[in-house]
Amino acid sequence: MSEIRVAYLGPPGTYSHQAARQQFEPLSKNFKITYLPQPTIAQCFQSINDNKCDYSLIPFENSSNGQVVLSYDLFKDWFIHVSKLKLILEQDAKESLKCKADEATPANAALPTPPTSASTTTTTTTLSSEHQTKHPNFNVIAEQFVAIHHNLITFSKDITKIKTIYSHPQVWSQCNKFLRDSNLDNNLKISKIDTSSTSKAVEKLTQLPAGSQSRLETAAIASSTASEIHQVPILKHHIEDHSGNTTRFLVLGQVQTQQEQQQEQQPESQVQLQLHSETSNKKIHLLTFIIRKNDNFGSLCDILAVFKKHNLNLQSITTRPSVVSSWRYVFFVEVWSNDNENDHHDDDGKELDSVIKELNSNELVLDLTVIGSFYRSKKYFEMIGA
Ligand SMILES: O=C(O)C(=O)Cc1ccccc1
Repeated sequence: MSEIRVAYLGPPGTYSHQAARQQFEPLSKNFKITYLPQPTIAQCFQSINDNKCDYSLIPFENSSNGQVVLSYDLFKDWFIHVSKLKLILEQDAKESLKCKADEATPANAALPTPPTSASTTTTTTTLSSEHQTKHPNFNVIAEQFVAIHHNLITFSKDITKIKTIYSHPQVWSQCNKFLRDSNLDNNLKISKIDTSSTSKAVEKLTQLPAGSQSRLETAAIASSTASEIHQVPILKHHIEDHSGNTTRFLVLGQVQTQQEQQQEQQPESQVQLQLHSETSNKKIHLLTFIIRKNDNFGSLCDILAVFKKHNLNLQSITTRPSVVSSWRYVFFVEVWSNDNENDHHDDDGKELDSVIKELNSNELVLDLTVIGSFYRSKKYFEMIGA
């Protein structure tokens, strides 16, 4: 039986673990699934890039409190090539200054040759090797939605004694109402301490000396599985603000080699994944880019118009600081094809190719990259009531 190695944010009992099991348990009849807990989300990215696993699960967004910004920033770190972009933008700025100076020069003066778009292209092609960039060895191959039910977990039987709470940073604002109603939101009296994962938060409780005062004054917010694994009781069940609280995870898989692509060979497990997982025939594309001519009026509008022209409908748009220069943003967009006639057809890749070609040739964007193209989970349609 061949093995599938799946990395997730550990230790066992996290919501990421739940996501990994939801995605891969259906394959356990045909494959030996080995789950590999990672200490951080950053390590989940690193391990797939280093070929230490075949798939890796990443929390991406939550229905109540939005983006998991750490995951977005890690995508940005892996897919945006800061030093290359800095160089191109510096060159763009110089050329724009030169253009302005040329415009100010009297008509009868000897004019220098105006810059052409070809000269900008030369900039990109003459980057020194330190600025040449390599794409990561992974992309997004699926999405998985997980119902998130939080619990207050503690050895204490008296909620009024709690002085310290551990949890993952994503959790606090999903339990605002409970924390407020239980007088656990007073930051002067209660220390809220971030941990790398919710299961880690419960593990912390077990490390406090048995029978100590500190054990009885400390709690964690995590899943019922984490409570079972670490054998710490639940004092309050289902403390999330919204009953439909759901986190969307992305599944990273290894990029196919060109040879595999040409021969239309997919790793066996990936084929199985598509057969067994609960996907619809609607394909989602997750892309990232920065706007090249930030100061041009309507440049974002021009970019979005290209998606519209090629029948790709915008599902979401998010920005993160680019680090390329201050107040310049990295955009993440998710688009889906209007064409959904056939089951799991791959023709819609053509629309995306046209968009990429047009956006690059019009010099509207820099570092336009497809982070992944994958089929929408059927759960999505159940949730929106479609
Ligand atoms: O800490 C966990 O359990 C995770 O998997 C990260 C997370 C935290 C809160 C909601 C969803 C995912």
